[in-house]
Amino acid sequence: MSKASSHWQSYQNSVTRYPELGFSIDTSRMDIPADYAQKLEKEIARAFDGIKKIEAGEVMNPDEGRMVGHYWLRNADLAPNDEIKKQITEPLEDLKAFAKKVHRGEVSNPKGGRFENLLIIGIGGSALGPQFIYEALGADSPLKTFFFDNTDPAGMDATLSEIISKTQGGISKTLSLVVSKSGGTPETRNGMLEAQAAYEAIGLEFGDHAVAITGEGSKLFNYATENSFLSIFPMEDWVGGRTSVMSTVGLVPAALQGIDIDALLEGAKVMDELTRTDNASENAAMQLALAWHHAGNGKGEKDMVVLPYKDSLVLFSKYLQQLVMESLGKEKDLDGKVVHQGIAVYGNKGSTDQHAYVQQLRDGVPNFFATFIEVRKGRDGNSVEVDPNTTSADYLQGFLRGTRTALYESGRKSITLSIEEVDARMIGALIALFERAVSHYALLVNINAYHQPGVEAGKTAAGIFLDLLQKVKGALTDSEQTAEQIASWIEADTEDVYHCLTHLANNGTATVSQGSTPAEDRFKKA
Ligand SMILES: O=P(O)(O)OC[C@H]1O[C@](O)(CO)[C@@H](O)[C@@H]1O
Repeated sequence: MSKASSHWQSYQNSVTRYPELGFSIDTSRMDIPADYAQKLEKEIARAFDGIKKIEAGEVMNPDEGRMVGHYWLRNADLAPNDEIKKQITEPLEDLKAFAKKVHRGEVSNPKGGRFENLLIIGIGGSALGPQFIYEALGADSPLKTFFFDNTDPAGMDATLSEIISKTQGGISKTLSLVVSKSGGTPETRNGMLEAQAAYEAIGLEFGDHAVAITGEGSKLFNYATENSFLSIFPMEDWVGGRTSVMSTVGLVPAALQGIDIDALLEGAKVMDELTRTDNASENAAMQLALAWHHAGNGKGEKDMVVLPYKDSLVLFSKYLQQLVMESLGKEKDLDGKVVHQGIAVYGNKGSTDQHAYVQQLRDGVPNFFATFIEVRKGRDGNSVEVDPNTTSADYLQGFLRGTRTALYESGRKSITLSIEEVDARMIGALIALFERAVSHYALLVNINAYHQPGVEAGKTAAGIFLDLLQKVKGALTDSEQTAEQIASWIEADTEDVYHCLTHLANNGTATVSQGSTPAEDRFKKA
């Protein structure tokens, strides 16, 4: 058999097509042995059984004692009881009605006129989904959208000055959406207070311009109530942050941006249905999970490089980075055994990345597999010819196929997902596909995909640093002292004290006389 025809055959054997979605997944360039699924028969059965339990409402996040309900969000009939069904359908109606009122100017800024801008304040799962969706589908949004997704003051200043200088109506015509499931995330709290200060600086009440999305009774919920926010949309306990894009977290912004949220939910629902089959070879989500498993030896030994060949999908890898890494990056399995699981995810877009890091992918350390996303339709309308009979879309397709071949020739594996075009239905389907692949993979390797104990360690340490910073501030005097002197005075670690002092010296609270080593640097009150 010729090399070409052997590829043709393996493509036929490895492609799963869903014509109802205009979607296919091709794992032929992953070189998965034909008997791989058979060898993992037990694990695959556990995964299919596990996802049924998830959808049935069993407590599948045992550490947090929570149900895992994101699959109900696009099909409320799946919800395990009427109360949960109502928690899905009622906010959906409310948020659609709210978006209509904003668009019609019935909910408007007190100075008159419609809201023109949207400032979304959130982090992690409370920002990445809305960012991805806005980039992918928000081109015609009636509200120009901005994000505070960090506690970086310079970043927030830059965003505010863009709102002030480059939009209609500036801050006064900006609707702020504060998004936090827990309602206690410091970055989001800080972003909210910074935004509030910007409104107040021009004599406006923050509450007249603000909406919260949060769990009932959270700190943010109480703050929004006390400050008479325009509205509070609920976020439920059984939806995790990184799988919240089809809850109020993603749907409130999307509806405000005029995105077809029914199509988004419908695409996810159809993908859920198609990947509910226990036939692994027809189940695109299981195909994806098995490809990850084979590539990384079930231990995440290979990173996943996500390469969508479409500018509007540029944030997909960033979105998937949280979904996959926060879900799968775990120290222990469900039996308490130390496993250090995970799959590292990075990427940007093709063909742009071909002129950046693809050199290493082709020739360097072979520690990854690629996931190409092919969008079959180049653009709406006519194309100019950039060469005789050749369009830019032809080039884009050529670069994708060429890179895939070049990688394979040097032993680098890849998955190719093909979609017809980037629209709300397809984005819903893609999100659902990866959510289900993550569920499957976690069940294959026996881990809890729905908690994030590792994140807490950093938060706790940051709290300790902030407490120390206050003590160091209090220990500064009008005469110069070294870090060691202050550390011994307040009985703290000298290196930690030194970093507090350099921070204070760079932010106007202290001054420093630089010595030739950190130990010789001398600090006093500014
Ligand atoms: O929506 P919240 O509660 O502000 O949390 C934001 C993010 O913080 C985390 O809890 C931990 O980083 C994420 O899982 C979550 O998406």
